[in-house]
Amino acid sequence: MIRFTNVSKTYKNGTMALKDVNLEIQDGEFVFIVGSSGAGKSTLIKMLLHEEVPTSGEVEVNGFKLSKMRRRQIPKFRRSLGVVFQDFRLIPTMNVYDNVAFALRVTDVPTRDIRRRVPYILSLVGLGSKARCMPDQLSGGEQQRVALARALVNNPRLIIADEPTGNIDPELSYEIVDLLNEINNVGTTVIMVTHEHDLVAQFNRRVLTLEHGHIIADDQEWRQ
Ligand SMILES: Nc1ncnc2c1ncn2[C@@H]1O[C@H](COP(=O)(O)OP(=O)(O)OP(=O)(O)O)[C@@H](O)[C@H]1O
Repeated sequence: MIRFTNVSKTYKNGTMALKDVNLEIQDGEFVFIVGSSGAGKSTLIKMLLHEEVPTSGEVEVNGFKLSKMRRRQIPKFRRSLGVVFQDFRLIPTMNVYDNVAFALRVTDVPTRDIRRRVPYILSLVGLGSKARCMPDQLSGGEQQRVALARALVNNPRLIIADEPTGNIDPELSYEIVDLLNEINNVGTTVIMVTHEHDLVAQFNRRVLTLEHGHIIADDQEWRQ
């Protein structure tokens, strides 16, 4: 579960990016986060990832109370979630297989498990035949599916996708969200930040709207 309790964030330059945010997301939910530029969406995601800490209030993610988390718990916490970014963040010198396997190698997963797990995840995202390709030989949509495979390979309870379709053609964007939808259908919690209202309207999911650091709407589905 995710819980924000009276969370505010003021950056060093005095900008108040989040103002007294209260929020609960249950395990297994799919939540879109929308809002105009500067509304606080990225700040909220940074709080979830423990990249920034609140100025006041408490954030709890997957059973970790982030303000009380010890430094040595951070790797375990990070493994409980998978992250997908707008700019894919693949390693350009590694092929598709190694980009995904890398996420397992750094956590000392045995090689035989990696050899089983990576092809399975790649076929899940529809890239079984592209394992030996380099990232620059793939379309934007395919690169984002590699990033999604990498986020999924550790079997996280939670996927956080920050504008995952921002660099992808609109017709391929639907595919990415559809994949996230399928992943959610087998039990993984999904949180996705997006600007694309048309995309949100195609999936009947919970929508949180941020404005000037406040949650101004929490709808069970999108209403224009
Ligand atoms: N590191 C920072 N230092 C100071 N101010 C920041 C910092 N990061 C964000 N801000 C400010 O905090 C506010 C919220 O920014 P945030 O990036 O969370 O918005 P956003 O909703 O993600 O916007 P976008 O859709 O443009 O990515 C903005 O006014 C922004 O200028």
